[in-house]
Amino acid sequence: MTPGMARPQRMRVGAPAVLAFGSNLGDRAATIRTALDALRAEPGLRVEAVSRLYETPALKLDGIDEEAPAYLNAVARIDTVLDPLALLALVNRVEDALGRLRTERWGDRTIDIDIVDYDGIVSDDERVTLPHPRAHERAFVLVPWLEVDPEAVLAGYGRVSDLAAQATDPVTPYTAESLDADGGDR
Ligand SMILES: Nc1ncnc2c1ncn2[C@@H]1O[C@H](COP(=O)(O)OP(=O)(O)OP(=O)(O)O)[C@@H](O)[C@H]1O
Ligand SMILES: Nc1nc2c(c(=O)[nH]1)N=C(CO)CN2
Repeated sequence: MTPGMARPQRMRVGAPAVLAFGSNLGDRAATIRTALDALRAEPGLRVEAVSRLYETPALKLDGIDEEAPAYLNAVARIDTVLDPLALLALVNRVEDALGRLRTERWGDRTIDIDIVDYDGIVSDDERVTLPHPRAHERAFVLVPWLEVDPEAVLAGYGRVSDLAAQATDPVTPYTAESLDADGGDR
């Protein structure tokens, strides 16, 4: 770059969105990395930043279940030209390709990909509820989200840093580095 020239900013082409990944069956880290690679290969979105992996005890409908296999969780910030329903269809396709079975609600799974936020939109459409209706109380979403956006705000709930400070489910860093394509601890 010519000295004195400002570093070019990457142009935003679509809407900013936040995806949360969880896995508690099989090779959890490999599955989340494969899901990220599948999304990176998609023309309709760009993965901007990915958090570290965090290990978290399984949250079941009646509370934390220390007997169930623990999860790995991570969050990615993306930019996408897909609308929310098309983005959901895409993440569902990636889940299906990675062997996701849909049996029990909040049951053990090889991969779960949730749309946590899409451009701050608030919508109670049950096909795609925005923001994700339980993100505000889940440290396993809020803590990795803060890592990729320390100033993040959850539409309708406020600053993610405040929400993370109030969430009580335990999260422990599992990898030292982010899962960014050019960083990471592959
Ligand atoms: N923001 C969203 N992100 C992902 N799925 C959503 C969203 N809003 C609605 N859904 C719908 O919810 C359905 C059930 O989601 P899923 O099976 O992932 O639930 P879950 O992972 O068991 O629980 P949770 O939603 O609490 O994480 C999805 O198939 C999808 O159609
Ligand atoms: N620790 C943890 N628990 C969960 C998770 C998750 O991602 N991490 N996802 C769930 C349903 O989406 C239910 N319980």
